[in-house]
Amino acid sequence: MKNNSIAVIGAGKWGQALHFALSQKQKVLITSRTKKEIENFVDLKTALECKYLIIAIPAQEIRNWLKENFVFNGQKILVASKGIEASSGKFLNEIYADFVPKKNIGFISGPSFATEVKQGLPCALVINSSSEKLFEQFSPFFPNFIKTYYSSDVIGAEVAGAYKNVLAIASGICEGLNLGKNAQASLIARGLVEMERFGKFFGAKKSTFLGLSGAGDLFLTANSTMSRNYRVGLGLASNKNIEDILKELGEVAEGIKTAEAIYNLSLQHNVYTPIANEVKHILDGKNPKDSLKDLLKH
Ligand SMILES: NC(=O)c1ccc[n+]([C@@H]2O[C@H](COP(=O)([O-])OP(=O)(O)OC[C@H]3O[C@@H](n4cnc5c(N)ncnc54)[C@H](O)[C@@H]3O)[C@@H](O)[C@H]2O)c1
Ligand SMILES: O=P(O)(O)OC[C@H](O)CO
Repeated sequence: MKNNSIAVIGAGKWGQALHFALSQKQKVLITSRTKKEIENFVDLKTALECKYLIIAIPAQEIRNWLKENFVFNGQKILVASKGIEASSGKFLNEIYADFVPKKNIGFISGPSFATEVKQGLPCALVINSSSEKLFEQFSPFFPNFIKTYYSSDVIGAEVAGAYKNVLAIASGICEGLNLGKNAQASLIARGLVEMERFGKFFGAKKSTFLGLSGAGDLFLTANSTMSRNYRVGLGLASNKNIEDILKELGEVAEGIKTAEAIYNLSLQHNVYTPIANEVKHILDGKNPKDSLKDLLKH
């Protein structure tokens, strides 16, 4: 394993943006299931031989991908995905724990549209890990237009990054139904309270929800058509079915499966998650206007 060798696994929108950003300072390899015309594209075996890995594949695919492809040989890993596994209700750090020791893994969070990162626009990200050393090792790889912060609140960052995708769907629905800016601000603010309540149940710190990982990423995603999840919400508000919305999108919208995961976890643990629950019901076919009535009930 060569010192400082680094690879991105997953060449979707976020994987390519991170590859672009980190390539400003050193050579960075990249790999994906299908070969792509990107500089320094390599096969998976070569990528797995690197000392540092950034894994940017959708949350629902991670367990199988790890089972089928991953061999741990001491690599340091940054997980770039945001979501909760719907089939099990497991957080990504729990899934990775079966394959990678805790001190070798970190999770990226914070407001970061791939399109803007790929243009070299400034942004701030958090590297969340039980090991501050891991943060210190990864941080120098990032270019000068990305500021990195450290947090040990892995579960807080994970809940925030996953939950905001569900709230972005809700916010897109709000916009699509022309409910007004008062309604949208109320939804986002109550959404923040809701995600903090949910996170607290699983041991997250309140401060995480007030910073980049929580409010930062929520305000970004729930206010912009650059968000895939927000666009899913717009589609649902105009009565499109989810298959057509996804076909049009052509990329992953993690909030769909994460809504299901949060719904099931909230039932199991009796945590109050009204907005996420309504998103789940709308995805299952409930009329968004009926959801609105239910959310407004005293
Ligand atoms: N796009 C963004 O702005 C952004 C920013 C931050 C975090 N994220 C997160 O990063 C993750 C990836 O998002 P994206 O924007 O790159 O999505 P994308 O749809 O653009 O790309 C997903 C990539 O994963 C690969 N993939 C899918 N299934 C796979 C499997 N079974 N095995 C291996 N590879 C597989 C696809 O080939 C594709 O390269 C998501 O969890 C997303 O929430 C995205
Ligand atoms: O396009 P979205 O909705 O997947 O959001 C992308 C990022 O998570 C924003 O930080």
